[in-house]
Amino acid sequence: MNTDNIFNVNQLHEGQLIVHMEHGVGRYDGMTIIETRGIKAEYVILTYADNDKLYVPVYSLHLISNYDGCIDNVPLHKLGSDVWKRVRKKAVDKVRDVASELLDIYAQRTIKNGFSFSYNKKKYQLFCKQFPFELTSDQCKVINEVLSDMCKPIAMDRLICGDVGFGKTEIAMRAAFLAIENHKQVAVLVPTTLLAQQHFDNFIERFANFPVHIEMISRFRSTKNRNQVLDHTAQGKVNILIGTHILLQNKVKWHNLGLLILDEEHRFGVLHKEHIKSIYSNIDILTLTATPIPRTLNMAMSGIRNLSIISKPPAKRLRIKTFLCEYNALLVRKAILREVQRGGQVYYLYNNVKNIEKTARRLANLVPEARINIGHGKLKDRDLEKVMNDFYHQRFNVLVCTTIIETGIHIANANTIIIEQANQFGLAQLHQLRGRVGRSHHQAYAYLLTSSPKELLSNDIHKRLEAISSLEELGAGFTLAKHDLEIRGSGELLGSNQSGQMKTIGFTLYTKLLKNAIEAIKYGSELSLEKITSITDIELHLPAILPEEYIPDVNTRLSFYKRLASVENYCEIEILKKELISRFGVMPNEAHYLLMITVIRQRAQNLGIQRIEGSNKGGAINFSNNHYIDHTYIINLLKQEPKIYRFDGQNKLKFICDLSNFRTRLQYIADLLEKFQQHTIKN
Ligand SMILES: Nc1ncnc2c1ncn2[C@@H]1O[C@H](COP(=O)(O)OP(=O)(O)OP(=O)(O)O)[C@@H](O)[C@H]1O
Repeated sequence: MNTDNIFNVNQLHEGQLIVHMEHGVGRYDGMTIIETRGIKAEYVILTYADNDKLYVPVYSLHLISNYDGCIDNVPLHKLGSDVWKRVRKKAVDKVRDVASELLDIYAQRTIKNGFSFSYNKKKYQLFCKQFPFELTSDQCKVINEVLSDMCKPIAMDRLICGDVGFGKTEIAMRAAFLAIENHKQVAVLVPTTLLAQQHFDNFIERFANFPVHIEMISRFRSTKNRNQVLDHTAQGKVNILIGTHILLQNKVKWHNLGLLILDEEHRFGVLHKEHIKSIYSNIDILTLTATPIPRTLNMAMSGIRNLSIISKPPAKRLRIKTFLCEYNALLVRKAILREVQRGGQVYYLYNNVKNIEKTARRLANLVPEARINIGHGKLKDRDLEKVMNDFYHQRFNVLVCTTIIETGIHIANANTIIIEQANQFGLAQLHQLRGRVGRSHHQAYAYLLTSSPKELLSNDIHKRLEAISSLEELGAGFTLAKHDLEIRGSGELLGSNQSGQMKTIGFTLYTKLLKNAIEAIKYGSELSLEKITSITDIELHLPAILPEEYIPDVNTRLSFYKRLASVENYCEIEILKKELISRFGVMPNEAHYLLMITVIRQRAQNLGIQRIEGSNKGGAINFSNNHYIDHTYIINLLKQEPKIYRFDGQNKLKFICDLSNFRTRLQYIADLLEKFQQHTIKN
């Protein structure tokens, strides 16, 4: 998964903090074009301590990333000082430890053989036909990934990231069906009683035409009922058991558990998750989340955990219109009236149980046309269950509630949510709350209210609320996870001692180093910073740039430069070329040269070439000590063409020929690299 898409550098604004792999934390101050001996080149300007400037050539943008370390007023590093190198070294040492820890977890699960499920296509198709909607392409893809994991003899540990309302539940249903078909029991673990009740209703409805015994245990059920359910579960009479943290208690015994579905993972603590891993270490685990926490994202991005993404909403889904403003009675009345008059329902979120009755009365006076009721976690179990049931069956249309509705609650007819004191909530929480509406094809509305302008103006709160109201587009869960990280602190990455490192070098760079560390350990080599930072230096004395006349917007140019600097193969360059042509038309020569140099750099890097020079009368190639080109081939080249090639010292091959035409110069070097490519000694 290309993490740049999530934390890419092209969403930069001047003054934003950047971290450069070699020089540390600086400030992005735009881009500039510098002309040297008639040749234009574009640079990113970074400002460091004492207002020192660093001009980063656009082909080295893979060395810079957002600084999202979440330390306010972090000092800029001083160019040339070794402070950054010490900080980076400490982080790299820690990253190595974390990488081996992650790989241990991964290895343990890989070693522990899991059950290999087999599926009866006819019965499975029968189950699929009962789904009332057409699956989105993402849902199809993710379902196939899950089923294929379950059919492997390795314990599945897959994370499904899909924004609120994007249809994650159906994926869980199909996985559950396959497990039951294989005579395995299914545990569905959810964070709240309401969600347990909702999942219970959903599963009962979804499996109505199949002989499946489904039960739920939560505080909504009597002790007698709970004990009876646990007995039946231990005897294997229950196929699917849905519950809250109660499922993690030792008194829960299974006859033949095969699949654990963990819904809204971000609502469980680290201890819960470690406990789950210790109890269920070799069964298949399917985790669903809408707002992945950094640790989850991190594990997935470093390849430790299989990740599936549902990035597209179901058809006809409209983005939720979000309004951020001060509390205003008239606005509240209008919002509620509009919803109830179109036959819809409203969540009115007031997260203070002590005064919630008073608030409900205030609303009843404000909107006498509405039928209002109250729901919160302090109600007696059966009262809360009745309130939610009545709301679901539209016996009233305004639910004044606390955050108990936060995760997963699905009432398709509720399409307005009004949140008082919105400034009290985190981003992920606001996103989850907002996701309670707009779960069908109706236009939904979210009002984030604060009680006074001062709250609205406080920097952190304002950023948070701005982030959520600006991110109306569907699928914003990932972005918010990052915003939450930036605004509310480094969060739990891999335990508190790691978040310290993340703060000093930034989450993006930390993740990049971690990914490299894991690759290195997997392939038995060392995490080498040299490998990450080294880049073949190419000086061909020709213009390689995206001219302003071609792409006027500086951020768009930056985005393309960054993507070019991060390409990993020739196909990616071709894709970028097609995108440039389709968006901006025929490429000018300078852009052609830029792409050709990128190809040359990519090839040279893979061959272990340190530097390539080219000019009107020829050029030179500097090999690194451990380059991959067959020495015999190079010697033969010198023998066959003594007028063109000669060695200049131990590692420098010079070539003399007429390269005054830019295209000829580029093609000559590309051809020479192609010949080297055919004569490598890579083992
Ligand atoms: N392909 C689809 N087309 C139309 N509607 C769908 C589709 N898939 C699911 N839905 C419906 O969308 C609504 C939300 O689905 P679901 O509850 O699975 O979302 P979710 O991803 O679990 O959301 P949350 O993260 O809030 O729990 C449900 O009514 C579901 O039936």
